[in-house]
Amino acid sequence: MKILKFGGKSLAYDGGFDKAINIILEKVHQQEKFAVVVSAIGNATDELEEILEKAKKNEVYQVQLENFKKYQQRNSAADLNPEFELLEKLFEGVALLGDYSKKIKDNVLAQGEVISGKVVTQALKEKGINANFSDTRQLIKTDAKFGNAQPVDVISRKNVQNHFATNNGTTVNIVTGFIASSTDGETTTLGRNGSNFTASLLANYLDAEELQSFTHVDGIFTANPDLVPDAKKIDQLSFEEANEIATFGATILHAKTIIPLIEKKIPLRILNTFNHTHNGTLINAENSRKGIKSLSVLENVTLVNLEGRGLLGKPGIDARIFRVLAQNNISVSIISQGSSERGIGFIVNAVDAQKAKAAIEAEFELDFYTNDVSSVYLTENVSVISIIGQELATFNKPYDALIRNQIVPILFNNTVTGKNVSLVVERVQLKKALNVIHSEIFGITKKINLVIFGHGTVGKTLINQLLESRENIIQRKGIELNIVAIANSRQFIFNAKGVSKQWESELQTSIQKSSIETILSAVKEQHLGNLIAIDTTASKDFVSNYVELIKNGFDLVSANKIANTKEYSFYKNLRENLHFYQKNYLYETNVGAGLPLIDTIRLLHHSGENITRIRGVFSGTLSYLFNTFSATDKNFSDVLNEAIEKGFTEPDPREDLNGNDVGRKLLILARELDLSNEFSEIKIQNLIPENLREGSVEEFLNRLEELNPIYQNTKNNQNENHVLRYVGDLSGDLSVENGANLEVSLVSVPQESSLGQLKGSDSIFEIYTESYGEHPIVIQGAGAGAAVTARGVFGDILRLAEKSK
Ligand SMILES: Nc1ncnc2c1ncn2[C@@H]1O[C@H](COP(=O)(O)OP(=O)(O)O)[C@@H](O)[C@H]1O
Ligand SMILES: N[C@@H](CC(=O)OP(=O)(O)O)C(=O)O
Repeated sequence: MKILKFGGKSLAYDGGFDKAINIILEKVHQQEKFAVVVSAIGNATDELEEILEKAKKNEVYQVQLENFKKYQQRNSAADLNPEFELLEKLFEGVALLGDYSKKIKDNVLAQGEVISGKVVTQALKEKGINANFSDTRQLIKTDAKFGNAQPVDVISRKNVQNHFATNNGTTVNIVTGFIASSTDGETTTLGRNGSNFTASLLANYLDAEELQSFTHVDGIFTANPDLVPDAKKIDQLSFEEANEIATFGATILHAKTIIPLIEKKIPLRILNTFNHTHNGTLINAENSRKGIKSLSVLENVTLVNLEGRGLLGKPGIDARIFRVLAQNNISVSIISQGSSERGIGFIVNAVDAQKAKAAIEAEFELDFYTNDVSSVYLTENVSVISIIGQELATFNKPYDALIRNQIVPILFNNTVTGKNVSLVVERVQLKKALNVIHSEIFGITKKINLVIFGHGTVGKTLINQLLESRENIIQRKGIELNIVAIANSRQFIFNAKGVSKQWESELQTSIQKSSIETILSAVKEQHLGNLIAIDTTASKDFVSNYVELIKNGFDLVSANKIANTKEYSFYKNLRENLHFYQKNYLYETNVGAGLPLIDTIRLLHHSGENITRIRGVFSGTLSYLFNTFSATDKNFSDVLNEAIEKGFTEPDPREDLNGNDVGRKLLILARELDLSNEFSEIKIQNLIPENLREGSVEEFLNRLEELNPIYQNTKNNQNENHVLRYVGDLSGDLSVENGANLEVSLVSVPQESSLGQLKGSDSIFEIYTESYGEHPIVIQGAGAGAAVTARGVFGDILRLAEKSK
């Protein structure tokens, strides 16, 4: 025969109850032989516990009790009056006394299962099934440890076997889970969530072929699916593996449930009442799968810390702690010694924390006098995450991932078997920590969460590139680039699962006000990790948020040059914060758009190669202007107008012609070489004559011809076979402070030189180094344009994503 067990949610009236009844009916029609173990309907046990507490405190509990009765009875014809009357009497008594014993509590809670058994039996009878209500208080005998009673196997086995021998044939026994009675006949319970235990005891006593536990999830997952949305269902587990998961706190399974099953090798199948054709998780003796991993959580725990110099190397301290706590009925889930051995920390259930502290203080009283122990204190609101199947040798990966996401475990230890690692984190960080570890261990795809600031030409192109290549990158690299937010200076949109292709219209109508605080709180609320903030604005103000973003766990990618060209103190402070919070900041597109320039310079510099000079045409706009002007007989103003028409210039072309943009790029390169120059130190040749620098754009555009004689003259005064190029030049002694010379100017170069051969709107960078001597490394190509810049930003994002893989 089989044993079926239905959990509380599977019997709740919001959909579960009818499904459970149908599953039973289906099995009867298929002529299966089975017994059904039921938990209390819905949240009955929790509610009874709450009412009991209210009665004890003399608070009004009657309304809640009436609601409880109404819900439990619903439209069942079962006679529940005896249970309801008993509950009323018990609560009245507790209210009168202002207290209750564990024995009373067991009697109260037990009514939930009795009610459930009666209601299910009645429902089946109405469907023509020969159902028989079986109260386990008559069958399972326990010791008198109320609240967590231990079965006395010999008597219980006989009782159960006798009961099933008489109630056999077509009878479907509906058995109460969780409850039993002491040898004196007092009602006891097997501990919270104890119905599974009842079911496995029955399976053992009756030599069942299988235990099927119906719950409301598809099986056992790699982590609690309520906390980790990406958790994956595990198809099969060995008893030993299941036992590990259960021991470390997965609420779906309790350690003691497994033991009676192991003894007789009875398979346990976890199934979903709401999706019962699904194959669920099978737990059996098969050990086929090696190295299964899963995450378990103990949510409400407290860390007890014991400190003192006398703990140093003294034997027997742990033993004393364990003994005194055992005497007080407090179980310890983790114990860990500080590296200096001056401190010992251990984890107890939050409800036991004060009692544990008092017990430890009493035990170590003498050691206080001798100053061997200096303090005992509690760290509350912590949780334990256990990684089952995690070897300590490879723990560095999940550990690094936690640190990258600014979660510093308060304590960690590995179990004796060396196959499980547990760590203690602050409870507020639990969900994030779990998801970070889970994605590190199981993430076939690693999710990177992106917040994009600015959606101008570069931002918009980037967002669309990201959305278009999302699937491709998942397939190729196993990285999911998930845009969770897009913001402009007024509003933002947020979706933890990723913004849609309609992001533009959604952003336009969004009522979420944009500010760094609102965006950070949206991110925090969803416990997101692996965060990258991307600045595609050209905003002077926005860069002041960089440090805040870093502090909140973001890596940064920026197409905005401002942060790298503001005063050196800002630049330095940003780097210090990056270092302190172990965050990265990439800005490859700051110079040369998508060209791999900054990365190359950084690599050379960090590998000790002495860079002696960097020279080149840094602006695509000015490249086009002088390449064309030098190669043709056109007027300067005509070439400039062509550049304006092609959209190569800023709306006000003076922003290109004044040379500041080239100056900024030069400064960024200089600072890459650890030079601490300021923008004001750059000698910049402004290409706009003084009399045209003021005034409106229109005015300027109307007077472009005034530029012709100046540049025609410069062109004519060159040596033969020479051309004009607007060049940024970092020279001098770059190895000493204040030794660098930063200059931006219009120069005449031989046509056959690499600068002279430049065409179209390409940029070119010559990097001179000691080893390469006279022959510079040359990087050349399209150095401007929204598409290449967006690709460059994309490259930075991928680089960071791969780094955290
Ligand atoms: N690794 C895990 N896999 C699946 N569920 C888990 C896991 N860890 C914890 N759970 C939790 O266990 C719950 C199911 O157990 P429980 O509430 O006791 O069910 P029932 O009421 O059916 O006995 C799920 O809702 C889920 O939140
Ligand atoms: N009703 C009891 C026993 C039990 O096992 O319930 P569930 O199967 O719903 O976890 C409790 O809530 O503790």
